[in-house]
Amino acid sequence: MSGFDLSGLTASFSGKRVIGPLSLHVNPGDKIALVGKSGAGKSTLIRLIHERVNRNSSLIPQDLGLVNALSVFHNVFMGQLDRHSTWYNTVTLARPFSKDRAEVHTLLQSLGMTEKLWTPAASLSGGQRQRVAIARALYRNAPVLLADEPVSALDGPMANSVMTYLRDRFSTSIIALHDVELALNYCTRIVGIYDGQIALDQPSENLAASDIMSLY
Ligand SMILES: Nc1ncnc2c1ncn2[C@@H]1O[C@H](COP(=O)(O)OP(=O)(O)OP(=O)(O)O)[C@@H](O)[C@H]1O
Repeated sequence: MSGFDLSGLTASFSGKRVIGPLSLHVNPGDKIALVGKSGAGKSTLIRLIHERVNRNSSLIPQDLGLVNALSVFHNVFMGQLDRHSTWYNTVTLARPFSKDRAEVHTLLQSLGMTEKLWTPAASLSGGQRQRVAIARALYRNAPVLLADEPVSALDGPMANSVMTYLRDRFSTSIIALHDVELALNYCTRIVGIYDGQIALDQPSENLAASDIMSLY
């Protein structure tokens, strides 16, 4: 997918405008960090962007969107549900194909979670649940990653290794991040949100953490 233009993005709750109207031009290869204080509108903006680029994106929402009763395998497999027939998906629910088992296993290996392949999502820790949502996005393998605080429940080394992985696997990404150092280290462009508007839009290389702190 080449770059895309998003314009007229707005969102309101109970008549109160929380986003926009705003426009964002995303260049192919952009790795954008959305930063800003809690309540600024980052999650809402990720949701709005997802509505526009839906099928071309891999989404990691803040609430992760896992199905608790299903195994880790099946939650990851959901990343490609819309690419298979109903027949294929139904058979997979009962007896996954070996090709898919192998592919999901390899992804989980890179996230240190192979031993949980058949564990129901309900029995996982917060960090494990987050890694399942990450694996689902990787399995979907769409051209654009949209992620909302994707490593907030991971320890430092794991967070860094997952951010490296996401940076290498997705050519274009928009990631909401509270951690300013992660944003500067793993993203090429920083978009700061303040009161539902873009208050900062700069290449990461032009910024220091202190420049971003004015948004908080
Ligand atoms: N479902 C909802 N109903 C009512 N208000 C909402 C809803 N979702 C978000 N809001 C409001 O919209 C504003 C932006 O919220 P949003 O979750 O997008 O912020 P955020 O920057 O992602 O915050 P955080 O960093 O805490 O996740 C907030 O004032 C929030 O209270």
